[in-house]
Amino acid sequence: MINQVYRLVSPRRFEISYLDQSVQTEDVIVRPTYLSICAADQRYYTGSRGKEVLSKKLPMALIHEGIGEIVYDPLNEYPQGTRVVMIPNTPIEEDEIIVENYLRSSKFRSSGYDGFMQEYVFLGRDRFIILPESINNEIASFIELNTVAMHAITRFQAKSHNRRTTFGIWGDGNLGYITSLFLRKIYKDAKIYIFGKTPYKLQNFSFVDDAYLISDIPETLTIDHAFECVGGVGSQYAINQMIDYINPEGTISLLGVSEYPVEVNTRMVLEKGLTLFGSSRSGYVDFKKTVDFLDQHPDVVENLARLVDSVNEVKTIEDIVNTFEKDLSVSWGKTVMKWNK
Ligand SMILES: NC(=O)C1=CN([C@@H]2O[C@H](COP(=O)(O)OP(=O)(O)OC[C@H]3O[C@@H](n4cnc5c(N)ncnc54)[C@H](OP(=O)(O)O)[C@@H]3O)[C@@H](O)[C@H]2O)C=CC1
Ligand SMILES: O=C(CO)[C@H](O)[C@H](O)COP(=O)(O)O
Ligand SMILES: [Zn+2]
Repeated sequence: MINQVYRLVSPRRFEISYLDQSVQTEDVIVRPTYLSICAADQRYYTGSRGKEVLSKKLPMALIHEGIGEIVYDPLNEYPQGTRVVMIPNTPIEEDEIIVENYLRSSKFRSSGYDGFMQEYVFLGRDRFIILPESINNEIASFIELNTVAMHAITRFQAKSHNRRTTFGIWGDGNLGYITSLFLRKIYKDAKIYIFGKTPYKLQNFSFVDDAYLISDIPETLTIDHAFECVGGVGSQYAINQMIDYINPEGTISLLGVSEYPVEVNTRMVLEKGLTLFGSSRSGYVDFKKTVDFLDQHPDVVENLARLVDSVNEVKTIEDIVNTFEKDLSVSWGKTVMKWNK
């Protein structure tokens, strides 16, 4: 069958490619319905990844956060119209130690491999999770970002000591919001502190114990463990501030993506015996865990609604460009596309 794929060909320019894709596989065919823009997509759209990376990765369909409806299952296991969240990581091998999202051979959609901006997405039979009714389309569109937070918290649990009484999350944006919200739910008795730059953004974090401007942190404050959800140039300042405020032997979970290497105060990392570890993307187990978690906690889903900034009907390439531009112009929340292709 002929599939229309909406690819970024150069910064701010999309074109349609017509691909002849075989239906003689066990793949399930999904029609995307609601998609959400990630900071990583914007780095490709605006060209901030730099010429060398762009020349290797483009043309490429963007978007790795999204849901859809099954239109065809060759094995007749799933009825037409089944609502699913799509998993962007596509492993091509298994390893008994390394999880799928860290295998260098895995393909990740919208990072060198076509993302979800397509008329139909062909998914392996373990590359989706059926959605419960408790999660609406708009919120479900960015479940992938939730799975990244869930994955990082799971890794934190495996790598940290057991004193988990105070958490500091740096980054008053989408990922910081979701990570704080999940930690709040999982560690009910712990103190959860959010650290950011903008008072009106911090006001959204109504479920935390305290919100601090990074220019105004009490000197006596300490935290057991920290999560960095900043990325870019700001992550250097954030990481070094975490190192200053964290208690000895704490863990610092790094999630923000930086284009350039950042300088870290390793002397204090050594003196305090800190553990710094990175977390990137997620896999099937994280999607399953996250969907179950959201289904079991309707109050968490309710809080996620605060992250939906706008829902934009997309029918044409002009709509796609307008939606990406709109996303660049807002400073809070997620830009969702109602994908009518
Ligand atoms: N590891 C992974 O798999 C994933 C990583 N990411 C990455 O995580 C990062 C955050 O993503 P997202 O939340 O969507 O982006 P946002 O832009 O929504 O959030 C980042 C926030 O951090 C704030 N900030 C800047 N400097 C500091 C600082 N020193 N201390 C505290 N806060 C600061 C920013 O404020 P201001 O805008 O005013 O500068 C902004 O509000 C990005 O780099 C993104 O690419 C995202 C998804 C998955
Ligand atoms: O957003 C992400 C996962 O949700 C990752 O940060 C993103 O995949 C990084 O990819 P790239 O190297 O292409 O920026
Ligand atoms: Zn992302």
